[in-house]
Parts: sequence; C-alpha cells; structure tokens
Amino acid sequence: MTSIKQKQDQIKPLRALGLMSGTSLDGVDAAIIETDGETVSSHGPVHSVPYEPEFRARLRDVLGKRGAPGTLIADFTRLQADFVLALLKANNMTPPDIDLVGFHGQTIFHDPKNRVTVQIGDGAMMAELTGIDTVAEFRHDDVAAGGEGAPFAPLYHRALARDLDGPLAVLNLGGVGNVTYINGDEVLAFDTGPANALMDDWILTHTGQPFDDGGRIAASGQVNEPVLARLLDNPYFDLKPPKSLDRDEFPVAELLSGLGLEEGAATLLHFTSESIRRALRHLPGKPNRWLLTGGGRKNPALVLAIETVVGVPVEPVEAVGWRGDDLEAEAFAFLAVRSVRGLPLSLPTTTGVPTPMSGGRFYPAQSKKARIGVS
Ligand SMILES: Nc1ncnc2c1ncn2[C@@H]1O[C@H](COP(=O)(O)OP(=O)(O)OP(=O)(O)O)[C@@H](O)[C@H]1O
Ligand SMILES: CC(=O)N[C@H]1[C@@H]2OC[C@@H](O2)[C@@H](O)[C@@H]1O[C@H](C)C(=O)O
Repeated sequence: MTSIKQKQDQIKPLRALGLMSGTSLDGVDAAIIETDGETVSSHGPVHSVPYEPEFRARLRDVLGKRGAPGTLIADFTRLQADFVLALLKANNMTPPDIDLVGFHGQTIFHDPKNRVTVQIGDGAMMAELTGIDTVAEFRHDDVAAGGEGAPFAPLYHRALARDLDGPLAVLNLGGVGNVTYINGDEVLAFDTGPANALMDDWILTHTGQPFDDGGRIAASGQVNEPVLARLLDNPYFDLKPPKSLDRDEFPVAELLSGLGLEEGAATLLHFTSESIRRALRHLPGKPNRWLLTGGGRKNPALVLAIETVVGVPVEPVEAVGWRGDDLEAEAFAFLAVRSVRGLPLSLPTTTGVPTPMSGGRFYPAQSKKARIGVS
C-alpha cells in the first residue's frame, strides 16, 4: 500500500535539467525546470552553445550509421557534461541543486520499422561527470515495442497547453518538422517532413554558412515548380500518423542538382511548407491556432509560407509565454521526471506504441562504471 509519505514524495516537484542536441546539429540546448511530471511549477535557467564546425563535422560523419566511435561518444558526453557544470556555475548552483538530468543525446540513425533508433551519448558517464542522476535512452523502449520512437515532445506540449483553448497545433521547425495537435486531453503527433535540415545542407554546401539567416536567400529566389512537385511525390505524405522520419530520409541531391543557390533555397523552403499542407489532412480537426517552435520560427520567409498553407495566423510559442529555443531541452527534463515516476513518455497517438509507455534508462550518480563507447 502506498503510504502518505510516498504519496507526498510522488507529487513533490523535482528540479530537472534537460539536454537536447537536435537533428539540425546546430548545438546543444539546456534548460532547468521544476516539475512533478504532470505540470511545470517553474521555468529556470536556460543556455545554448553552438557546436564548433569541426565537432559538427564529426557528428555529421556518423549520421546514418548505427554506431559511432567510442572517442566521439565520450567527447560528446564530456562536452555536454561540462556544459551542465558551466550552466550551474553561471547560476550559482551546484550539482546537488539538480535532482535529475534528462540526456537526450544525438540521434544519428532512426529506423523504427526495424525497431532501431540510435542516440549517441553515455548516460553513465554523464551521471559520473556531473554527479547528478541521469535518464538517457528515452526512445529505446518505445521503438522496441513497435512505436515510432518519435516525436517525444508532444506530452510536454500538452502539459504546457493545459490552459489554452483548443484545438491548437504546435509545429516544431527543427532539422525535421513535427506537429502536435492538442484538443483538451486529446493529443496526436507526427513528423511532417523536412524543416530546416535540407535547407541548411544546401546553404552550407553553396555558401559555407550554416543556415539561411532570416530566409533571405530563399526569399530572393524563384521556386522551381517541377522540382518541387517531384520532391513532394513521396509516399511519406500519404502515410497515416503516427509516423516519424530520420534526418536524411528524403533523397534530394539528384533532384536539386543544376539549381542555382537562390532557386534551390526557395524550392526547399516551399518543400517544407508544402509538406505541412499535406499534414493538414491527417489532423483530426482544424486548429484555430498554430504555435511555432524551433529555429525555423526565426525564418520570416518560412513563417509566411506556412501561414499561407494553414490559412490562419501563426504565432511563435513566445506568444503564449513558452520558450521556443528551449522547449525541447525542457521536454527532456520533463520526460526524465516522468521516467523516474513511471509515467508514460509516449502514447498510441504520438508514436503508435501499442499502449501508453514509459521508458528511459536511469543512471544513478553513484555509478562509477563509465560505459565509454556504448550508446
Ligand atoms: N535567424 C534564423 N534564420 C533562419 N533560420 C534560422 C534562424 N535561426 C535558426 N534557424 C534555423 O533553425 C535551425 C535550428 O533549429 P532547432 O534548434 O530548432 O533545431 P534542432 O533542435 O536541432 O532540430 P530538431 O527539432 O529536429 O531536433 C538552424 O539550423 C536554422 O536552420
Ligand atoms: C528520432 C529523433 O531524434 N527525432 C527528432 C527529429 O527532430 C524533430 C523530429 O525529428 C522529432 O521527431 C524528434 O525530435 C523531437 C524533439 C521530439 O522527439 O519531439
């Protein structure tokens, strides 16, 4: 039987620090929140650091592979652990001030059909280097049970949207795009298609810059309609959700070859917005509000194209007081707390997992057994 003491413990908020390194490979984001895994009682410090180009290139080298060299996993984990310690120091905090780290790691390979998803990062090493209990491998159990293993932020979106009128859509424009439809307790989510990753790759190859700042290059180009039509001729868009994508699931190189810088950028930008048009038919209702999160919300050309597609004004999540640069890091702090509390991280309507499913692997801080090289 559960004692009153245990019940009180169960509802006591924990202070958790989430770490996210997303598919755009732009860098790492950290956020501290206090939560009981159901609601968020406070939003604490946040910080982001971009990866050095050399480090980003090392990550890029292992994209699409099922594993990574132990040295890279150790360097990646150390970099994020140092980042945690620096964030704490900058805010006059020490490791005992944090109950839990939610360490997402870096997705390098995602193939849920074959029940494989690989996020590099060593949870035990994180716990040891920071001295903080750590939850990692969030997506593993979901995929093993036949779920898509993504998206995982939707339950966090629903928790934040508790007091907002629905139906509403939260659209994350990261490397890949994903939408969460929320109407009261109802939540449906899936990856929509590409968001920034293909555009980023195009801009990097042609200009050496990491992304199209403000969407200016795309805005100065003309869409190549025949190429756009071929890009959109992809069975993914007709698939019923739940569904998820690997970063580089759309083979675009051949179709784009021969296009100029601006024309290619404009065509890819509209590939993203048109993929959202194709997502609309999979939503259970018409959202009366679209909230944009992720780096793509800072691209006015993309925002305009999306607004045209969805037919209602779109707003950045900041319009409702959320932190768009930190939402995913916050989500993995929230999910870490849900994990230790045994609450579901995913649902049949978010990842297609057969029943609501908890997950994540817990690494206690006392563990001195670093598992360098094991993802
Ligand atoms: N000022 C800007 N102008 C245009 N694009 C921008 C701007 N700022 C950020 N971006 C885009 O946002 C991307 C980063 O987005 P974000 O940090 O949400 O990605 P992520 O978290 O890595 O992705 P995912 O959600 O797929 O895991 C950049 O790579 C860039 O394409
Ligand atoms: C396998 C994986 O890492 N997927 C990411 C990726 O980036 C965006 C989209 O594809 C989403 O499905 C997911 O990330 C967010 C944080 C999520 O799980 O909600």
